[in-house]
Amino acid sequence: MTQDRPNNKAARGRFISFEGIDGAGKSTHIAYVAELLGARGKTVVSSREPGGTELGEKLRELLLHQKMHLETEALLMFASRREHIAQVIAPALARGDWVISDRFTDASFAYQGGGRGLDRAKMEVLEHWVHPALQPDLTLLFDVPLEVARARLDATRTLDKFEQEQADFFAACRGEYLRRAAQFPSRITVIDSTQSIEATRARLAGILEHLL
Ligand SMILES: Nc1ncnc2c1ncn2[C@@H]1O[C@H](COP(=O)(O)OP(=O)(O)O)[C@@H](O)[C@H]1O
Ligand SMILES: Cc1cn([C@H]2C[C@H](O)[C@@H](COP(=O)(O)OP(=O)(O)O)O2)c(=O)[nH]c1=O
Repeated sequence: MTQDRPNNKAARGRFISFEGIDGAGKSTHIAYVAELLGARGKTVVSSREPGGTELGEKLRELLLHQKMHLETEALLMFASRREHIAQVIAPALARGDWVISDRFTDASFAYQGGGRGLDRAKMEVLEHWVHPALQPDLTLLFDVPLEVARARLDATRTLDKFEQEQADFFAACRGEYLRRAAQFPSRITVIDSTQSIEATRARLAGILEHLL
């Protein structure tokens, strides 16, 4: 038995989510954060939403490529999340591992709420149903103007259903992300993702130091 593991039970791990509009640069930095935490002796579980489980990846395929009613979309996002929490996030945190997730519930508020206009109260019902007692310990919100995100996307890949949306959709998503960052300032840290990749890494290292 060690001092920080009383009764042989691991201390709860930490949960970090990555957010931002498509093309903001969050995927670019996830591997770096995983490496940084690993170098500090943490066991890291790296995952994503929608997805992260066998069922969740099937739901992701539908969500990213099939047109559906807005409420169906929101419900499937939270169905994927429910499975992800049950199978991946909660067990990992209980083991003492660190979980980093490419998106979590802030993305539903930003995309289905802000972008598509689903009533925020409905989203809050789903949030309280699916994870009444769980929130990320830290959310890194990669923020860039729409033109920067669009230019980065256009330069790199074939666009999925969300990425094909127009500028006003992403403006509303970004607005909702920033509104939530103002509402939950102790959880959500806004990263100016117009900076170079090196400068962003340095900022991330500084932020993570506080959690370690
Ligand atoms: N700070 C940055 N400066 C310049 N290009 C970047 C920066 N961050 C990411 N990129 C590039 O932008 C593109 C989209 O980044 P990505 O991390 O996939 O975005 P997201 O996961 O947020 O959709 C990639 O080609 C990536 O190399
Ligand atoms: C988790 C989540 C994602 N999304 C959307 C945002 C993204 O456009 C898409 C997939 O996210 P992401 O994995 O960031 O896409 P990519 O791998 O192409 O970078 O799903 C929602 O609309 N609501 C949600 O709750």
